[in-house]
Formats: sequence, structure tokens, C-alpha cells
Amino acid sequence: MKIGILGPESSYSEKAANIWKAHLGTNPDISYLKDISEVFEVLQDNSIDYGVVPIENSIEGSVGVTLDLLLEHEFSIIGEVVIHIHHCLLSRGKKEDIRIILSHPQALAQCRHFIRKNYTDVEIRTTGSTSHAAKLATEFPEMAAIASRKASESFGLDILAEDIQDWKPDLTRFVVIARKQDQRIQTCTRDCKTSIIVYLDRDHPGALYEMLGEFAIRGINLTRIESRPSKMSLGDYVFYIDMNGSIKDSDVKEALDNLNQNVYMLKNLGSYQSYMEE
Ligand SMILES: O=C(O)C(=O)C[C@]1(C(=O)O)C=C[C@@H](O)C=C1
Repeated sequence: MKIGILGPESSYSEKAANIWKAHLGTNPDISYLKDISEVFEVLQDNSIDYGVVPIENSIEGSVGVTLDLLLEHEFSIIGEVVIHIHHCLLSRGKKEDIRIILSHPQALAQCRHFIRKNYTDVEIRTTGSTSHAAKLATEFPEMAAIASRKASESFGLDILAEDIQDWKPDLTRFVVIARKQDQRIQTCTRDCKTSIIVYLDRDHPGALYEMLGEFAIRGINLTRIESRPSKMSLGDYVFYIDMNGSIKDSDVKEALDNLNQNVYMLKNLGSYQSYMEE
């Protein structure tokens, strides 16, 4: 069995995957991939069994590419892992040597104030992951990477500054994805969440209110609602909704059945267990 994640070693995705593996009871191998799209591609072509991808960060918000690819593919979410992010500035060089700061766009955005305040004249370059940035920073002393403490150990870099994210806590939520027909998918037994994507039938006053009413009248707690462009026209959206509870619960099932009759499309991404890093 294989789990696909953003590589190389010591990315935050690897940390999330390890937490999930510890709960899984088996020990799948890790496949290090170059970006989120590649995780979806290789899951589609059966080269891996699971993918672990970031979906949301407490500072920077949604990871748009993950949301879009969940809509485009027929995959299920089978687990969720939330981890603490502690970004460090890593380099071979000293503070005064640094001319280029590299990292994943999400990490750069989480450290925007830190960079502006301390490194006014540097060039910013984006990479496929924070650990990829750390790997590149081993090549030149004028490069620094924003990545984890673990990445400093893996790539032999010095920590120039620690806990540099602009807000604390900094939390990233990852989802574990699998092909829908995978027989090993287990139904969730406790701390369940259910995720759906909804495209409303037509724009009319109260459409969103009616949709949310299905949850409100049954006392179902929504943990997230997010709109993304449908990409069909400006001002046209799909809604990503997460809720507490499982499709096995009669109130959740009833809400989704009712909603399904009144919307253009409802995609059930699955019911799954949530794990929080201790
Ligand atoms: O680059 C990594 O290490 C990742 O696992 C990706 C990622 C993300 O896309 O949000 C994960 C956690 C941090 O928020 C920054 C980057």
C-alpha cells in the first residue's frame, strides 16, 4: 500500500500522513510527489492507494487547487488530520547573506509580515513544498527557505529564526483521499465529519438560506462553508460544506437527501474521522 504526499521528505504533509498512518494500524509506504495535482493524478491511475493533501490553513484559508480537484475527481475523503505549523527560516548562510527566500506559496503567505519586517530587499520564489524549498536552499548560502524544524535536520540547514508565522496558532487541515470504489474505506465511528459540494439549481433570493435551513432545522452543526467560482461565469459559485456527523446518522442522511432534490448537483465526499495533532 502507498500514500502519496508532497515531497521531498520533511514536508508538513509528511507529518500529517504519519499521524494518519499511526491511527491506521498498517504501515503504507510514502510516495513523495511534486505537487498536489500529481497526488490526484497518481491516485487516479492506481499508482498509490491514498493521498494526503492540505485543504485549509487557519491564517491563509483554503488551498484552492485541492478544492477544485475534489470537484473534478470521483474521490472520497476518508480522514482528516489537523497539525500545528511552526515555520522556521533555514539557510546555509547568515542573516546578512540572504538575498532570496523560497517556500510554498501558503507558507510565504503565513509569514508575510515577518518577511516585510526583516527582509525588505529579498527576492521571493515559490516552490512545490516547504521541504523542496529547504532542499534548494542547501545549494547557495544567499538562499533561505521557510520550512519546518524537521526540514532543517533533514537538509543540514541552520535555523535563522523560529516560529515566524504571523499569527499563532497556525493550523493546517489535511484530508486523506482515496478512490471511491476502494473496498478498504472504513466508515467512521466517532468524531465524524461529512463533506459535500453543492451547486445550486438557479440563482434566486433565499437559495442559500433554503440550503442552510436543511441543516439548521435538524440541529446539524456546519464546521465550514466556502464558495469557489464554478468557472462557468463570473459570480457563479459552488459551495463546499463540512458538517459534524456521519451519513449514517439519520438527520444527516435526511438533510442530504432533501437537499439533493432541490439543487443542481450534490457531491458527497464522504464521512470520515478527524484527528488533531496532540
Ligand atoms: O509544503 C509543505 O510542507 C506542505 O505540506 C504544504 C503546506 C500547504 O499547502 O498548506 C502545508 C502546510 C503549511 O501550511 C504550508 C504548506
